[in-house]
Amino acid sequence: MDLNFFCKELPKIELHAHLNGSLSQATMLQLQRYYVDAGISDKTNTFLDEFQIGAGDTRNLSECFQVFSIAHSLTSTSEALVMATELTLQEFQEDGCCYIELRSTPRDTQYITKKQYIDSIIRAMEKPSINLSIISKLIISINRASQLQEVEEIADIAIERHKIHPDTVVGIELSGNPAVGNFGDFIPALNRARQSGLKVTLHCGEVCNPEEVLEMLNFKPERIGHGVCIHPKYGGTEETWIALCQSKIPVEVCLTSNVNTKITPDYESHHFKELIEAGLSVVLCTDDKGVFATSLSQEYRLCAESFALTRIQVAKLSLDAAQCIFSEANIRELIIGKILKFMNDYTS
Ligand SMILES: CNc1ncnc2c1ncn2[C@@H]1O[C@H](COP(=O)(O)O)[C@@H](O)[C@H]1O
Ligand SMILES: [Zn+2]
Repeated sequence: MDLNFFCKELPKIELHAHLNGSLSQATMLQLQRYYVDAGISDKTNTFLDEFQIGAGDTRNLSECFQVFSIAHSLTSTSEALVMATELTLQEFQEDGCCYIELRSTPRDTQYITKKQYIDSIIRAMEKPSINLSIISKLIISINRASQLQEVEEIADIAIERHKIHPDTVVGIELSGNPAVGNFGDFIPALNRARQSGLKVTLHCGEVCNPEEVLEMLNFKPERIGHGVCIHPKYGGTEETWIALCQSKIPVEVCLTSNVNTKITPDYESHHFKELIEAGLSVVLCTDDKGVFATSLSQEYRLCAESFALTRIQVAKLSLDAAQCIFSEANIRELIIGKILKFMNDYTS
């Protein structure tokens, strides 16, 4: 079976995808049309072509945070958010993804409050207007640039919405420009969320900051995102690497995101190899498939090619990902069953 086809057909699990970073050009065009048709405001001046940061682009991680405002201008109403969520879920489904934990940062916009923002995404997940078979869950994001009052407000919303929709709102996470803010300031809010039953994932080690990495690993999040600057070879220290290996915290790995933002020079020298050799759980993810012009099946293919993986090793990555989901065991069993059936059909 052709590798491209294999990676697409393999039932996959996405655990690190930012809604606004995942909007494809097609989705953004549809959103633009919606704003014009609804006569809400003129969004035709949004420069969609500046949204993508592909291979060879000269923008680095810091500059990459500027492009999100383009997507944000297209997700400012409840209808637009429902549409953005449904279309994005559909794209993941068409790419062979059977389970997704989508994440997003609630914003007050000209039209809606943070609560309405979150409720729109929940509505799209629980009662989509289109036929969707993908299982979708929500992780509520806190941006590192937020003021503490806003952080507490978002934690409150996450706790409240988790109480009402425990099967949909499954986690809370910290993201945004890693050069901004101190992790310690977010611990009280994250602790409150955790005590209410939400799982925690943290963007960790996107830039060289060993003290923060240690602080984050000490917090014992259920997963971390990226984990680039943890191994001494990539900007970490012996201490950070040992701490990660001992913690056994699963890492959401975003190959193309790391290469396109130049945190990692090329695919072959990605720390994926060190993580696997250390026996850590690795979950291949897209991060921002719209910004980085990728897809989950492409991430699997790039990984297979860069590290000379067999088809069985590739399928095993998806099985390992299933062990790291925030949902209950019955859902885990369901998706593991799907992957095993695929592997069985492939090998027989
Ligand atoms: C490239 N690496 C990254 N590192 C850290 N945070 C990132 C990110 N990529 C995206 N985000 C976070 O996700 C937001 C967009 O989606 P939402 O508006 O939440 O749906 C960005 O504004 C940023 O806070
Ligand atoms: Zn991310």
